[in-house]
Amino acid sequence: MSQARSLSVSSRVDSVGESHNSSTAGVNNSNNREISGSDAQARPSLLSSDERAVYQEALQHISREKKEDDLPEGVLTVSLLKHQKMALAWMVSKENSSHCAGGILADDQGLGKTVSTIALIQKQRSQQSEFMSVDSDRLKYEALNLDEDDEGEQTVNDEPKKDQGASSSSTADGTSIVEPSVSQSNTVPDKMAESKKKAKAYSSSGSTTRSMARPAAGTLIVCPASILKQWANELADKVSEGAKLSVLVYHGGLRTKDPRELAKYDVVVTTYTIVANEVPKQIADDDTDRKNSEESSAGNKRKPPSSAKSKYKKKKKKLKDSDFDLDSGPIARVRWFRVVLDEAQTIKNYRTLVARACCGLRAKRRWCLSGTPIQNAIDELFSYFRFLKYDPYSTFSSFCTMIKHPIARDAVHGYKKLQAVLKVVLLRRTKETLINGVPIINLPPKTINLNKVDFSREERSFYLNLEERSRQQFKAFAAAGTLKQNYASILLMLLRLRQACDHPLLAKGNQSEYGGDGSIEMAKKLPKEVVIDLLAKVEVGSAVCSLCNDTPEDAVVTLCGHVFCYQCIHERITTDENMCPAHNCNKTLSLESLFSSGALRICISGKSSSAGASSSADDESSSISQSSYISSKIQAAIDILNTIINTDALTESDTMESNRNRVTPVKAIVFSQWTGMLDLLEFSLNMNLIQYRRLDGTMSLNLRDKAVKEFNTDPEVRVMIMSLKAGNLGLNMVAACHVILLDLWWNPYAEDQAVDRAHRIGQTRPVTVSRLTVKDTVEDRILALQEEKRAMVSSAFGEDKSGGHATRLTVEDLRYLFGI
Ligand SMILES: Nc1ncnc2c1ncn2[C@@H]1O[C@H](COP(=O)(O)OP(=O)(O)OP(=O)(O)O)[C@@H](O)[C@H]1O
Repeated sequence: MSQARSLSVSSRVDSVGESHNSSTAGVNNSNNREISGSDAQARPSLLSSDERAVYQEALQHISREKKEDDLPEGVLTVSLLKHQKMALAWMVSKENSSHCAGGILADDQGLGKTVSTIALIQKQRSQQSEFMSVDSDRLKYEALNLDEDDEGEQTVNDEPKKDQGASSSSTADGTSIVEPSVSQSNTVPDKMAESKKKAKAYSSSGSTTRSMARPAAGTLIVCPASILKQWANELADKVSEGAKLSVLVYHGGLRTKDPRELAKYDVVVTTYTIVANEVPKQIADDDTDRKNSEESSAGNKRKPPSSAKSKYKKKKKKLKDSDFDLDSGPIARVRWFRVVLDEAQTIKNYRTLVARACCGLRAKRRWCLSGTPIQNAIDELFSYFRFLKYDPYSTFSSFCTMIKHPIARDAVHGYKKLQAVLKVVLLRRTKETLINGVPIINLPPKTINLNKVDFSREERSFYLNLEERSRQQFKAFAAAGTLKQNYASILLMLLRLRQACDHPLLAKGNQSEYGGDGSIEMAKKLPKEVVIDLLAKVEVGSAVCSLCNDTPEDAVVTLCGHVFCYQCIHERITTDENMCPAHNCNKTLSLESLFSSGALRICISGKSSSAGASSSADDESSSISQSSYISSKIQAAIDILNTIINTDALTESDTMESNRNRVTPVKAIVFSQWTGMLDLLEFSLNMNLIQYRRLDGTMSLNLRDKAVKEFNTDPEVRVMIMSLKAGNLGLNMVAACHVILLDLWWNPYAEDQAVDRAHRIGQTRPVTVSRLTVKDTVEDRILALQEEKRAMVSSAFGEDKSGGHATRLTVEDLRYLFGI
């Protein structure tokens, strides 16, 4: 396909493989950028009348842009860096703004958004305390009218008089960090049912109807389960003894059921899954809204029938009046002073349950933290705007009319206006940003190398064979007009091609050594028809894992019939909640009730057989499809690792810094998106006597923590091999100064995030990144798609001059990916 191919970043295939990610809103601009107000000087003529307030605020923010703020000495254990002082001043001014109290802190990963947020909490501590003490003095509450975000009447008194589930041991003594342990027996569904019963009982006994019945609570931090601990640690480590915040880690099956308990803490840290489970989803206006806006953009001015409108109103009313507390957990039954979404790209798809649930949280101030708020499409901004209540863009129709459609009509002016809109609500600095000509942070440089690997003759022949068969299949679907119906099968074919670039064995679709086989005993107890039905589901190859949005690796099916990657669902069950994450399914899951096709086959026939998509062919290439075969990519990675390990740390001048580095061994992190590839790599690492640790989604958080600590501190351990899905967020791994990416992800920002585990504050050495790709394969085309995504994101932030337009992945894109 020609270079002139239009930008096509999609909600659909872009959704492939991108859901775990976020990072440097990609914009690894090689050119340094000076913060300047001029970008935001969108012409007033671009703005409609109800956007004047936004425009005025944008102008004001330009003048405040370089202001700094700080905390009194002794509050934090570290001094704020210059850009963090600027962030603090901006965040405080945003919280005091009448228009939209909060915003998006979108600094690059590793620039210290966590520390900036802790500084904000401390800076505004007296305001938060005042808010929290309002409950004890309701008259004062009414006079202050603090909770503007609370929409008023609720029919249910949510204060249980006697809560059997409340944690008796936890106290708010000002210093404690509490995490109730997980109990399999006390499941969330049980708790929800119980809380519903209670709420009904109170409601029928004629309890009060005022929103004031909700306790006022402090700051809620919502983050992925994998970084809960890191938040708790940072809150403990970065705050001085005399200024300690009381922190509750709200997680696990034994967590309190009493909202008043949450209201005792300065900070509550929890996960997105818990919010999704405990907060009734926001009123579903988006579909109607979206439909209208798309109709109107197409020139169809037809209004929705009034009956539809009134039905919607009725539904809204009904939800508001009676359902809210009946469906909700404690987290939804308090009024928060502030809600902070860390790794906020988790809600980038506004239609997801988690995005809606976050919007349903009651809060006075709202923040999104993300190094990569836009990854695939401009629509993602809408989800943040809705959460932030950033009017007039917080309804989809306004967002389309005022932002999306102008970009589609005229990319240059449309993006210019978007930059102005973002100026009010988003603060972003990259590691290359300059303040008064000085880099905001003194990090050693990062060099990214694209290492083109050559296949061996046998590998090339295996790949070409697979590619030809995929092309024929694609053409057959196209000829039959069934491309759309076979979308998931096409993604599976693409997956096999991508995997073949790593190792022929992966492309065979064999289950890796992990993968749900422990469930054989459980499967044997099921009726045969159920087993056959489950086997059909897991083998049909048409499913997409709803956790990572990619074709499942080591597919397993749950008893409720939903298919996931083993790693993704294992991680969810062991580190977060044990309810099935499939849409509208809340069945309780356990590790024993995840079935691989192998386990199910054994139950049916007594013996296992592989059902890989390409298992029938390539007998002649069987020698390269063994786990002992060292593929060209693995060999390339091992060569790099051997060079790193055998090379002295630094050859530069004999400064004190280099002396210090010389005694610290050089270490590397190796990422792959497939645990099967990590298994294969382990074989070669062992052969080469290279000491390593491993981190993937099938490991408990404690084991992961241990692996990271050992990698960071044990001089003998030189390599960390990591799953991109499990290891690209939040972790600090500055012991490594080399990063190897074994394969390409659809979304380049996942790669940036991975790299920034090493390239962050605390890194003292230059960081080298090796991206391994195989020549003349599907990977060339993935590289091209990645560039398109970067161009779109850069345009949105005004970080380069190219205009672009994001749409879903089209049939044309698929043709392109298959080289047709
Ligand atoms: N002012 C400071 N002084 C000392 N260390 C700091 C400071 N600010 C941040 N750090 C450290 O730098 C590292 C990166 O900070 P942090 O995790 O807050 O970055 P982040 O922007 O939230 O990154 P990510 O987006 O990857 O989560 C952490 O180890 C943190 O403790």
